[in-house]
Amino acid sequence: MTKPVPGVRIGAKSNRFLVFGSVGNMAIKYGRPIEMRDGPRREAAVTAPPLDLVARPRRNRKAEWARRLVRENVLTTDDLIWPLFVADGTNKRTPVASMPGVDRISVDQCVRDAERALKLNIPCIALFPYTDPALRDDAGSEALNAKNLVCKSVRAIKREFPDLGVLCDVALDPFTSHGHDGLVEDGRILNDETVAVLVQQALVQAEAGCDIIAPSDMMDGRVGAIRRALDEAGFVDVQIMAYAAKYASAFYGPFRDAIGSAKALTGDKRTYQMDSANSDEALREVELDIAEGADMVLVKPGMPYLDIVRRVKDTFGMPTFAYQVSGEYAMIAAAAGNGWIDGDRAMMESLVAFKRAGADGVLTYFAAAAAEKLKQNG
Ligand SMILES: NCc1[nH]cc(CCC(=O)O)c1CC(=O)O
Ligand SMILES: [Mg+2]
Repeated sequence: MTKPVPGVRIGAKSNRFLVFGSVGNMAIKYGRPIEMRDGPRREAAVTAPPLDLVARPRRNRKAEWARRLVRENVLTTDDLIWPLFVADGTNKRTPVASMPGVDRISVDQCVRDAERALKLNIPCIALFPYTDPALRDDAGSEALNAKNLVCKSVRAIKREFPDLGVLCDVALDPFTSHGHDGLVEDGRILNDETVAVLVQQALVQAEAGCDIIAPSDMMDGRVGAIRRALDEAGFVDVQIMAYAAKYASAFYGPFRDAIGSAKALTGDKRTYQMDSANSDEALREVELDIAEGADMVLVKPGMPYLDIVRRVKDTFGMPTFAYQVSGEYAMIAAAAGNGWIDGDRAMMESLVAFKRAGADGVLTYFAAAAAEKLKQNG
């Protein structure tokens, strides 16, 4: 039995210690690499004839400074967009059970988190509402209320922190009694009729001061319709980040808990969100949204779709974003909370993976934690 080594902590809330193995009396500690040292080979416990190798890729990994020198991708706070869930009340934070570490927050707390984002140098936050179930209806009409939670939050944030970017999701699911992103008739999700409502929703959000309109509904033609309406209303500088390749995914589960649409949702979203088996189709979707006026495109979910991120970036060279969605967050947070993985390392590894895949930025519930970590590491 190996004795636990103090100071090697796994998982955010875990007090357990783990030793991965030992060589002689020297423990290999998780999280602290044993650096190679230059110099003549010491007499080793195990002997073997030297291999006749010209290339030894390990040379570039011999020490942290050497690894930093050849590192291809770097995550910075500039890459982060932080999604927040807004709810009614004052001075209120309610934990989302399926997203450990994430709260639903009242508008005043939203302003505090906006301040935290600004201090952490996070360029932009994204707002999602938990709408009072009494305000939800078939048509999602609360989406068009200029005093709804999202609009109130945008105004409050912009009043105090005009230099922080604010992104608003455009879709009806936080507002509909059936939990769908669009209008439903006879079990069908109506496309063009939904787009007409989404256009109004986008205008209401732009009017409140939103900087980036992000349609997440996957109706056909909504980007063009929203762009035209924004321009006609004088919002020529309001950007559009199109959820261009958004897949019908099981990984949205915790988000639907957070906005309270999980229980309401009847059926699934497979007639508008993409089939997870498809890749070429993502390029066609992205191409259309760019042609319709998208300034930035988004792939969602993130980690299971990194191949799509890469193809989109390589094909179009557009500002390309990925959404590390609620289920991805929940998996990492839950495993870390159980002490099964090192939460901080898994977080940073998952985020740099988006950069490696070609993403310019990531929407992630880890944004603040990752920014803290980046700050610590200076
Ligand atoms: N259109 C709503 C929307 N906007 C972002 C997400 C998911 C985000 C997440 O899971 O973190 C969803 C859920 C859905 O499409 O059902
Ligand atoms: Mg589309």
